[in-house]
Amino acid sequence: MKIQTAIAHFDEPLYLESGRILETYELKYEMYGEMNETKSNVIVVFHALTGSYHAAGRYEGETKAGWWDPLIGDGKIIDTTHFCVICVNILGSCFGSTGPMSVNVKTKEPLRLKFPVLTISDMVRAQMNLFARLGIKEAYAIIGGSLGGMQGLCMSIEYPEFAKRVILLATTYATGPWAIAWNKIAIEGIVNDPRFKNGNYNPEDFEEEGLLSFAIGRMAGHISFLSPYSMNKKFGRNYVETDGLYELFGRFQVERYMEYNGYSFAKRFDPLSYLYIIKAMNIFDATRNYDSLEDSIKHIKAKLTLISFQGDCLFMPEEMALIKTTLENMGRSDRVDYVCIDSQYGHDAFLVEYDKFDFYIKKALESKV
Ligand SMILES: CC(=O)SCCNC(=O)CCNC(=O)[C@H](O)C(C)(C)COP(=O)(O)OP(=O)(O)OC[C@H]1O[C@@H](n2cnc3c(N)ncnc32)[C@H](O)[C@@H]1OP(=O)(O)O
Ligand SMILES: N[C@@H](CCO)C(=O)O
Repeated sequence: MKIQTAIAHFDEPLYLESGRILETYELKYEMYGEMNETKSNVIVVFHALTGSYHAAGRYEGETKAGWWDPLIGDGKIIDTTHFCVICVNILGSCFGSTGPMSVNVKTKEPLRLKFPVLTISDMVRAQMNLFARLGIKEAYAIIGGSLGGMQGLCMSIEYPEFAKRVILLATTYATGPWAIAWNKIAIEGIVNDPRFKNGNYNPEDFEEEGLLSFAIGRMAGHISFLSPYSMNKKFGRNYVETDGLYELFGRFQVERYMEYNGYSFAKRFDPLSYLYIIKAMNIFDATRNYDSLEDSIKHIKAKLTLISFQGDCLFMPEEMALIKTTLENMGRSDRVDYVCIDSQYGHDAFLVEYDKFDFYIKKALESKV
């Protein structure tokens, strides 16, 4: 599989939904496979909260492949011998695109809290500018899970001509209080950690040890990505063999797991980026500029494939089912396929239980629209 990684620099300002302006910005992206002559074989894949442009393949020396590698590649469900897949690191993130720690060209200092609040719509508009620059007028399909699904939904409403097939997984049309509440734990953790210094930290200080209360906030987030069932299946009541049962800080395996995933995450992800991205997630509401959900999704021209997961307790299946029933009530049932996957893994099932849902992606990609 041919992999190309690049950074696109934009000197034209990006006018944000908030009224603020990003004077210049950069987007880092990766492409798998090759575009055909007419550029009609492009599939856009959007990443979720902490993902990056690196959706597939494995670089030399890398321990793990890209985050959707089981699905993207030569001969895989998203077959790169036929399609050219593009994944762009979202604005606000910390993997090469412009974000809060990017340097202000005038002051030569990181923007930090001066970085503007972004919306999903802003992230999508920036990506549309990239696609225009690459000469991609229309995508064969767009696909995304979680925050990536929000981008896909937003794109299908705001740029209805861009893609004829839109596949959304484990997402919602508006972030609910349950998800916002989980994110609040991370916000409080980050801003109240003395090492955060109101955003004036030196990122190098976190290489050895990340912000401790960011790690704790992420542990909470991590619980919301799983489910009681998957925790039980993974760990049961197993205890760490080398820890004593009567030691106060002796740990169950699930505790060791939370420690590992919380602390390692806080070392590798920028806390300001996390704040900006969860802000964009929290304020995502596809109905905000419309009278109702119906008024918003009536703009969609694509065929939607909605894939929810039974055990997802972050973005509940009912939330995606409502998009389906709303379209049906509008007499547009031919434009939507909805499936609720029999899965108890939790929200992150879209990153794990590929064999349970890859068939629906295949079907959507093969559909004549
Ligand atoms: C969506 C995007 O766009 S990409 C973002 C995806 N990445 C993330 O969410 C980052 C966090 N990662 C994860 O949550 C998971 O690795 C997933 C969801 C990607 C995959 O889930 P699973 O395959 O079920 O992995 P699992 O939850 O078992 O293991 C996660 C880590 O915990 C470790 N672990 C498992 N059990 C234990 C334990 N008892 N004690 C300590 N560590 C443990 C694993 O070794 C693994 O470590 P690694 O990430 O260094 O390889
Ligand atoms: N666990 C994934 C998906 C969350 O929606 C992440 O952290 O990006």
